Amino acid sequence: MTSAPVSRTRHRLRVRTERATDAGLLGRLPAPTGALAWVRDGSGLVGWGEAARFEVSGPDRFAAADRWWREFTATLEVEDGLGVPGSGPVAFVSLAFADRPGRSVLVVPEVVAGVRNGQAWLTTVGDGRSTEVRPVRRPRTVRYSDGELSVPAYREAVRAAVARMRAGGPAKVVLAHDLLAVADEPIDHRFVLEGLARRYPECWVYAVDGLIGATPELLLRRSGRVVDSRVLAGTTWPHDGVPDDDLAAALLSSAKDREEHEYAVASLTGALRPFCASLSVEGPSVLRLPNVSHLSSDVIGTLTGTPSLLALGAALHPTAAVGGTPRADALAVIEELEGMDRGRYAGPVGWIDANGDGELGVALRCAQVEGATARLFAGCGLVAESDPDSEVREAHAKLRPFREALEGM
Ligand SMILES: C=C(O[C@@H]1C=C(C(=O)O)C=C[C@H]1O)C(=O)O
Repeated sequence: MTSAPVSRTRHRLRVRTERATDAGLLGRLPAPTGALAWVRDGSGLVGWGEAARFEVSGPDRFAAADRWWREFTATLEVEDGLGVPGSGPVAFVSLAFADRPGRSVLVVPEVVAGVRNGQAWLTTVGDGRSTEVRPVRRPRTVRYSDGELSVPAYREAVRAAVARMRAGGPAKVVLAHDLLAVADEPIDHRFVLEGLARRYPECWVYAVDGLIGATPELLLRRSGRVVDSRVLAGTTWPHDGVPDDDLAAALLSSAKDREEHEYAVASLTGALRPFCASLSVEGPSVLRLPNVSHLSSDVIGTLTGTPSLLALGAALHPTAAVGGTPRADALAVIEELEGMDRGRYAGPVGWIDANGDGELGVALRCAQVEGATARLFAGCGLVAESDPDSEVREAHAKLRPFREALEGM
């Protein structure tokens, strides 16, 4: 199902980008909800207000979103003195993980603040109405309860998936579970975003239509003809008293983790190569975060043509980092054994501009926030050698960033 574009104005919208001083990004978000963000270590984009929105669901969601964005941007009157990726018209994007169910969203803010390579700008769409600035609030209490898939049910699903793989099923399957958090009052998106950004400067901190998180994984960035991606798969986490260097060395030499990683890199490069004149992979190395460490590979390519970022995303998603290998078999096992609606968790999240450039991360380490409730997600890649108890602990470690940000730890 494709919904009609919703635009709040009938006449030609005017978009204007001007240079600005770098006054920070997340700290400028004026309101507790409706935050739009894609920020890594002080650079990126934040937006607020809503000039237009497009919602879509189904297997055609990437193409429908791409089409809507082209048609929408063609109607705009743009004045952009900067001409860098992210200046001019921008839409924040968050696409559903699965073909069904799931709702994908594009939001065009009324105001965008951007910082790139030390250069700052402000973009206004329409009259860019000023919004009343409200103080950031922290929750006083947070209570947790089971989501659609409890921890015991998740352990059982992992056990069943591993049995399938040992019996000749898919080589890799990624299974996730959820956790509900309820605060004593509506959650202030900015409080969570700032907590995530403070603890995870290596991650892309994002917010689109209530999906809030800090992801270390980049599905794809397009800047003109250059594309790059950061593929993660294979994880360890702090174990009692084991020095970090020893954990990293064990991860690098773990055959199980390298196998998981190899599937993820192969799925990304296999889907991207047909679009590229050149493509190279660097890795794996170990990416260390406060809660977990991952095997990480950086992929960089040069495009032969000019497919938009959304068109490329359609070919890449879901990689074996969040789906599995072979893709269709793994998705069937996920649907059967996980059985929950992932919503936009593990889908592409980020932003696009009018030239088809932008950044799409993999929506990990996140929650869907609605009022006082947050639905947190975490998953793990499984291969035939995976151990259910260990995967439950890994998922627990991956839930930590959002929990700690929400609790203000
Ligand atoms: C699925 C998640 O993470 C993915 C799975 C990983 C793994 O299994 O080692 C590592 C990074 C991500 O690609 C998640 O964080 O929910």
